[in-house]
Amino acid sequence: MRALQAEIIAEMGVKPTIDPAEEVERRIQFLIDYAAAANAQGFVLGISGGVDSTLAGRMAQLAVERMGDHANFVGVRLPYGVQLDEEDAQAAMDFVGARTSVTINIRDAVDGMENAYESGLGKQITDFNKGNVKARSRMIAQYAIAGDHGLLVIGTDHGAESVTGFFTKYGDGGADILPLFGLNKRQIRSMLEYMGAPAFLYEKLPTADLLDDKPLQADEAELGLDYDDIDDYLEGREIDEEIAARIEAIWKRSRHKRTTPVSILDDWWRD
Ligand SMILES: Nc1ncnc2c1ncn2[C@@H]1O[C@H](COP(=O)(O)OP(=O)(O)OC[C@H]2O[C@@H]([n+]3cccc(C(=O)O)c3)[C@H](O)[C@@H]2O)[C@@H](O)[C@H]1O
Ligand SMILES: Nc1ncnc2c1ncn2[C@@H]1O[C@H](COP(=O)(O)OP(=O)(O)OP(=O)(O)O)[C@@H](O)[C@H]1O
Ligand SMILES: [Mg+2]
Repeated sequence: MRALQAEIIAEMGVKPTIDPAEEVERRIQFLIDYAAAANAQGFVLGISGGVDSTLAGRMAQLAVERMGDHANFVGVRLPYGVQLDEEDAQAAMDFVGARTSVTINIRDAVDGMENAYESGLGKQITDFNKGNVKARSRMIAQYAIAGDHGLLVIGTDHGAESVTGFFTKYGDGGADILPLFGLNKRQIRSMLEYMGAPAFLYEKLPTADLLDDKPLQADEAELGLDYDDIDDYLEGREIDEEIAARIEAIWKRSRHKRTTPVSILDDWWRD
């Protein structure tokens, strides 16, 4: 294995193989134990219809069921206007079975910022940066619910996204607890399958779905990398040298997203 590959795998905590039953149990227990330590009443999580939030959401619901009647899990739909794959999102909500289900449409908030930006700068925000405003608006909505109800915000970051920094800083990257960390994408799918999710949900093509111009754009198209290659890399397998080098370059470029804001006391950025 490449030396840097071993270092990155250690940072991401991904195992070459997992027992889905064991991983589900361990992560539900982590949610329960941390909520107790934080004196929190439960959790809130945006449910998009994608693979990651379906798994994290189902585990959160099972966690609060074990925590007792006082505990709550709020599954929140956060569409921007009308989401193209709303049917999948509703199927995910059904599978997750959250104690409390709510919807906050982020359209007014995002369009409000888009208009304010245009007034302030005299030009339109780009579709790409508006996409990040959508992700950050979802973070704001989840923290509003958490603050009102004594809950923790769940984030869905995991090895296969963290390694490339494929998340919005302080958007979907802004959360309190990460029950999927240490997994790659195929392990997440296998855990959802083990939990009895319908195949069309665990086989669903990953999408950030942040762009007005390209709804449901596949993550793999934007990243220029396949999750299969990222997953293989994180399992310590030999992959094409050029692809491995690209993963390592993007890992290095995105280090600032995996740490607290750089200060004068830090030196990780010097090499
Ligand atoms: N070296 C450095 N040290 C410290 N800070 C640095 C920095 N370089 C940039 N920055 C800061 O970081 C900002 C860029 O980061 P950020 O704002 O996150 O923006 P950026 O990484 O450019 O874009 C976010 C990416 O994540 C993807 N995404 C977002 C949300 C969800 C999902 C999903 O899979 O669902 C995917 C999205 O499609 C896009 O490709 C810069 O504007 C700057 O403020
Ligand atoms: N339309 C949405 N409604 C509610 N939550 C959303 C929405 N879009 C994104 N999110 C939140 O942001 C997180 C990050 O999105 P991301 O696309 O990485 O995960 P996912 O949609 O759950 O799975 P996948 O990566 O397979 O698409 C989601 O897990 C979810 O919590
Ligand atoms: Mg998604």
